[in-house]
Amino acid sequence: MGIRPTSEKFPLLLVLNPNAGKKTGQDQLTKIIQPALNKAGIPFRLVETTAKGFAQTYFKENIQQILVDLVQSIAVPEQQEGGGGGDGAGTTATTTTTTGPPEIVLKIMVVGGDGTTHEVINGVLQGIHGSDSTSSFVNDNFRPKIQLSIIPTGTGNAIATSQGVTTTQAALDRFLAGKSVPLRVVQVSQRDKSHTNDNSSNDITHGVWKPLVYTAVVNSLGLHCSTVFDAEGYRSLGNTRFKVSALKNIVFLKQYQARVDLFGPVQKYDRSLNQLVASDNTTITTTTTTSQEHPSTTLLGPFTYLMLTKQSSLEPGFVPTPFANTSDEWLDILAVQNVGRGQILEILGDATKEGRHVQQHEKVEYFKAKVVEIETPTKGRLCVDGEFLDVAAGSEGRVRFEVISDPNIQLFHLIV
Ligand SMILES: Nc1ncnc2c1ncn2[C@@H]1O[C@H](COP(=O)(O)OP(=O)(O)OP(=O)(O)O)[C@@H](O)[C@H]1O
Repeated sequence: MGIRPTSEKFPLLLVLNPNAGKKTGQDQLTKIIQPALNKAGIPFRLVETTAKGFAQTYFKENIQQILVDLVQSIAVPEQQEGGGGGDGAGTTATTTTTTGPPEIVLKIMVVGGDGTTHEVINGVLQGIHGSDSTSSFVNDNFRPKIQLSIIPTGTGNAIATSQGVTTTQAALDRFLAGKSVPLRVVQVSQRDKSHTNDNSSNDITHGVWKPLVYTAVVNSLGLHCSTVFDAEGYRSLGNTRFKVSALKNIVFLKQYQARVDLFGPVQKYDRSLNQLVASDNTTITTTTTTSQEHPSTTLLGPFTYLMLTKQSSLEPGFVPTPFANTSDEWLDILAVQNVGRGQILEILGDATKEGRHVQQHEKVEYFKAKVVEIETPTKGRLCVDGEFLDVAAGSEGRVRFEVISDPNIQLFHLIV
């Protein structure tokens, strides 16, 4: 007796952060989302967050059981007719494949912003992989797809905005149309001192890379990171806290010492050609690298602004990395080294004008790489999707950013 997929049974998981952005999520749910889902005959299970960390813990603790329930809901004996498969709009669905087992698709709708989405992604991966990455719950025999639909009720809504979705209705329309693309995440790791690849050496440079967190939006150092960090202190100002914090950080502008190594193939934006070209692999060798591999390109700073992104837009109108693509295997790097207030204001202003900052400012460097490592000569702070990573000085604090191609981690798809 084979397994034949049905569908339309397992509910959509609807994750609501009522406190995201201007706190309109509950209202949007009641007035727009719920009526639309009801009309389309789509059952959903509401997961309402009550505090920061709720969504991450929920998925960490429950994702395995959710996937087991999902599989059971679609597994019916082959001879039972009716309730055919299909990957149309709506509930968690499956597609029938003639050559293998059905594709398992878990649909999650996030009513919130990037922070809530980040929590869902990290919770799912923690729940699937546990602390021991060798015993993953997913493997060649069971590789579900996690399809995310984002209703942008957060502040920046970078993931949705980068897909051109800025309203609840637009997000719902796309959800009902059901088209999705891979959503690639970036693994952020540090060396694990307790494990080395090479028994003959306990040098920090030989420790294995241990994943700390996965990001889907932006990793940064410098002005962007300190703006996000300081904005927490202005939370009482609501959404204007980011503007206030950015202005403060520009008035008291700092330069941030760091070494940034790009590994493997690298593309660089060529201003004269107005396009990205394969880099000539210039390695700057004026300092000693602490990595085992040799970087293709090294930037020595100091940096005013440095970001590594998977999304082109960080908020409506602000497009710092216009070539970024959520589905490709590249990390987009925007680097501005050692500029003053006037120049950074001009550059950030032009980032709202269809990529003019990249085309016109000599001090703006733009790369695409698959692996990037950053180390700071003194203690430093990195921003990883709105969370913060305080790193130790030098090689001990070196952080690696890598776009994931491992199919056990690359489970996420984004409704577009
Ligand atoms: N019920 C809740 N109460 C308070 N904070 C919450 C709650 N649920 C989630 N959070 C936290 O709120 C933070 C902000 O959420 P989210 O990112 O979705 O909105 P945002 O910051 O307004 O939008 P964006 O990240 O797109 O700018 C997240 O870090 C999340 O962990």
